[in-house]
Amino acid sequence: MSMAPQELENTASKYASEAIKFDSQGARGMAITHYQQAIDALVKLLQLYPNSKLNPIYKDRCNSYHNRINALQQAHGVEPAVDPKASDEEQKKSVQRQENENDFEELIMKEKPDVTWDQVIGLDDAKSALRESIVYPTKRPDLFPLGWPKGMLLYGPPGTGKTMLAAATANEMDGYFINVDASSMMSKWLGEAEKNVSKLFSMARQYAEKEGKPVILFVDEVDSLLGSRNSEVGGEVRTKNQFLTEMDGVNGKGKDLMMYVIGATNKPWSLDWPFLRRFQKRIYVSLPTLAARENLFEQYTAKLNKDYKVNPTELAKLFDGYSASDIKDICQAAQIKTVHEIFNAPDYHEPVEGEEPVQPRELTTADFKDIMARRKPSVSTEMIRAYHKWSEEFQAL
Ligand SMILES: Nc1ncnc2c1ncn2[C@@H]1O[C@H](COP(=O)(O)OP(=O)(O)OP(=O)(O)O)[C@@H](O)[C@H]1O
Repeated sequence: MSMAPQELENTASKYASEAIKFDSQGARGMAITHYQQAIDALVKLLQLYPNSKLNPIYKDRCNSYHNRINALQQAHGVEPAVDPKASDEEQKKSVQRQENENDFEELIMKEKPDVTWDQVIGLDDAKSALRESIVYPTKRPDLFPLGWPKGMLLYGPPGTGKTMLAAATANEMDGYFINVDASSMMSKWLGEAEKNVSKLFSMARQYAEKEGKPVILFVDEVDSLLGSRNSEVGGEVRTKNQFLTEMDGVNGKGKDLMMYVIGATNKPWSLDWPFLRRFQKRIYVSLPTLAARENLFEQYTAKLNKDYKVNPTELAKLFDGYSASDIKDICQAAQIKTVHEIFNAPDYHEPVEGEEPVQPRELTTADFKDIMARRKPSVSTEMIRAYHKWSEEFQAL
């Protein structure tokens, strides 16, 4: 099946923006992987549509991602220290061990996230559930004699803000945010998923114990811990069991240990009951409502040059069924459209010294309609029905 150019471009932008996010958080390995995926999508685009006028822009982007990958690889090209007295065999092992640990560290971002609640648009139920279950108990543990839930599951369509919610929670309580992607943890590249799971939990525990600060362990694509995509034959069951055991540890620990696990998934139906049971709160992170879409358009067009008639309320009505991340992409695409026009104008030339560089024209509502015609919502209505059906049975707020 061949992909439409718009779809490929969206794929590339999505990978690139994730790469940039990882990059800014110091997660080198994840950044490199995502930059590479963005390049792959752009290369496919260039091959499939060799005559597109946008190709110079795509080539430029490929180059800058390549450069960034090179820079990241060089920054990391320092040889691990070896003990001069150790035998060759031992030295090899020590290097190997360090490499493995580095691989592992790359999956993790430990940072004070800078996402605030108001940057997360809509999702009021999810926000209050997270504040009640996580933020309040850390501030006033004395008010919770019966304890409080330590495991939350955020489920719903992709691009709706699950990661942002977890980051905003960590931000409000001034805690550590450890962000891991379960699917890369399971990937063959790293192997030993079972050991990774236990290393991950013990690392999170150490942070919580040593610093006495709350720790949120955010496990994205948590379903892949059970999934059939795992390349280690037979390893799946052990990895899942290890995860369940670790969750029991977190749930059973005294109140003093401020450690929480937030799992995120787009495929809640692939989780079984033993797994779900460990996540006492299961929160649906839905597509944006009309009001939320209005807000999203307001936010994402704020910096763009636009016609006074471009109206977030009207755009919100037009883009029913689109996710928050779709809306962001759409605003970006609209902006790129005007840039495209600059580069393709018959009188286009590189800026000359002393001359004001050309600026993009004002965006109009027609631009947004044009983009809509070329771009479907990334989540289908059948999918949404499936989430609702699952919620009826399993949501726990
Ligand atoms: N509720 C929201 N408010 C504002 N921006 C949002 C929201 N949801 C998503 N976005 C935008 O889309 C991007 C992707 O969102 P995010 O990674 O949080 O989604 P997700 O639900 O975790 O996606 P996935 O399931 O694909 O991991 C965010 O970086 C943000 O720019």
